[in-house]
Formats: sequence, structure tokens, C-alpha cells
Amino acid sequence: MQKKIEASELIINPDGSIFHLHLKPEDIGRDIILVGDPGRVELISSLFDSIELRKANREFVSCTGTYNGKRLTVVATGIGTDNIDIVVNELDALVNIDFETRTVKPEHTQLNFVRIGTSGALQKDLPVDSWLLSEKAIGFDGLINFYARRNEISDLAFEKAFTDELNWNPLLTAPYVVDAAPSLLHKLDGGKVVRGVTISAPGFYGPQGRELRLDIADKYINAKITGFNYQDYRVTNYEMECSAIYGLSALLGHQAATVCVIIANRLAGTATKDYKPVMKQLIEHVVKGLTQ
Ligand SMILES: O=P(O)(O)O[C@H]1O[C@H](CO)[C@@H](O)[C@H]1O
Ligand SMILES: O=c1cc[nH]c(=O)[nH]1
Repeated sequence: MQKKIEASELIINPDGSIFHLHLKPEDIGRDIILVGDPGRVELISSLFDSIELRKANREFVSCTGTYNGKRLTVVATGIGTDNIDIVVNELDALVNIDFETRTVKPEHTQLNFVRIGTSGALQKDLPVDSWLLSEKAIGFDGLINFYARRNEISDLAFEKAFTDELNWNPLLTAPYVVDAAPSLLHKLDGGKVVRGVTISAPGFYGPQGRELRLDIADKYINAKITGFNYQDYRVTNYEMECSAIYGLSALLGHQAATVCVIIANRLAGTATKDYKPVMKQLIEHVVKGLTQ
């Protein structure tokens, strides 16, 4: 018999929606765009042919509608992999757990997650306003280490080469490395897209090697990351969510990819003047790719 998931483990609101997202099982499509910035939900949904619903609770703003006749859901995650733990687990629960019986459904439903974000480049040849599609994500955040089977979904050889090269500080959480879904990478290719390997950091400043008034523990960490090479892969950029989206999707049986606008080049010391027009072009590229 299927194990019943207790009320404390899966919190369902009085209206039948899930605890943080305030969405009900019937509210979401199978193709889901994740964005950090809640304001980006409006930008994406302004392209939809029709809007079915809008919901908002805390930073978790969402919208379901159609584009090119296909149902799409957009969810704002806010910043950080801790929020991704909430968003991906709750979206998975909406399709794979029966809210009446509180048991896992016998039939698994697969979701496609595409994150559209902003990011900082770690290579000279990736200028601001370019687009970066993450073939692999490296998690500096540690989230996936809390789950069983983490070694089954992490590229352990890459992980070892990376931690050896960086002389990994044992005070930091162990990094994990997860691939994007090839089918989604294929759909998102084209236009200005460049492929790369993305680090998701548990902070914008110290964890990405930025020094304002505080010194960082390892002054050379970004130089070592930029110089790292493994089987023709180089590390291209920093952001703050991709690794957890890839890791949880791999563990839960979903597909995931991330594409970002580069808004800062850390080597050149440059930042975008206004990334909004480029973000709009990238959004159009993604919704077209997802609905073709
Ligand atoms: O623009 P979003 O999607 O929020 O992505 C990036 O921007 C935020 C930091 O400024 C982090 O969430 C980072 O991942
Ligand atoms: O440098 C950057 C730019 C955007 N988002 C990040 O997390 N880092």
C-alpha cells in the first residue's frame, strides 16, 4: 500500500492549494518557465494569447496561459536555491501526489522546467547582453547533498576534477554537478545562444568572489575557475538557482534547462547598461522554442 504523506510534510491550504505557491493541481501546465524576478512573470505573460490564472504569495508569483495554443506556466522563484527547493518540490507534488489520498500517484508526470535568468560571466569572450545556455550546473549551494541518491545524478568525475583543481576548501559545502536535459537544450539553441557550464552560488557577493568591504577567503577562486578545463568544458558563469533546478529535476524525473542574459562580465569589470530589452528578446526566443 502507498505510504500516506502526513499533513505536516505536505501542507495543503484550506482552498486545496499547495502551501507556498498557492497553486492547485489543475492550475499548472507541463511546460514551466521559472524566473527569479517576480516582475519577469508579467513580461512573459504579456506575450501569451490568453491568460487562465494569476496567483501570488510572497515572492512566488505565477501565471498560466497559452502561447501558440500551448499551455505554459510561469513561476517566479525569488532568489536562491533554498527557494528552488520549495518551488520544484511543490510543482512536482501538484502533478505527482494525489491531494485527496495524500499518496504518490501510480503514474509519473514529467515536467519541463526552463529557467530564464540573469548571470555574471567568468570568461572574457562572453560580453554583457549575450545569452548563456547552461549544459551543466555546478552547485556551490549544497542543497542536493541533503537528498539520497545525490551520487547517482552528479557527474562525479567532473566533480573530482573541479575540487582537485580548486584545492576545495573543506569549510565549504561539497559541490555537485548535474546535466541539463538534452531535449530542452536542443529546443533552446539558436539565436545568440552560447552553451556553457554554470555555477550556482549561495550568495551574490562573497560566494561569487565579490569583495566590497569584506575580503573573501580565497582571493584566487575566480581565476582558478576561469582557468579550469575538463573534457573541453570550461566554467562560464555564476548565478544562483540553476544547480538546484537541475539536481531536483534529475532526482524527481523531470527535464530542466537554464538560459540567462549575461549582465556582468567579471573579468572585464563591465555591467550591462539596461538588460531589459535583451531579456525581452530572450523570453521571445524561449517561448517560441518551447512551443514549436
Ligand atoms: O535574474 P534572476 O533570475 O533572479 O537570476 C539572478 O539574479 C539574482 C541575483 O541578482 C539571482 O537570482 C541570480 O540567479
Ligand atoms: O554576477 C551575477 C549577475 C547576476 N546574477 C548573479 O547571481 N551574479
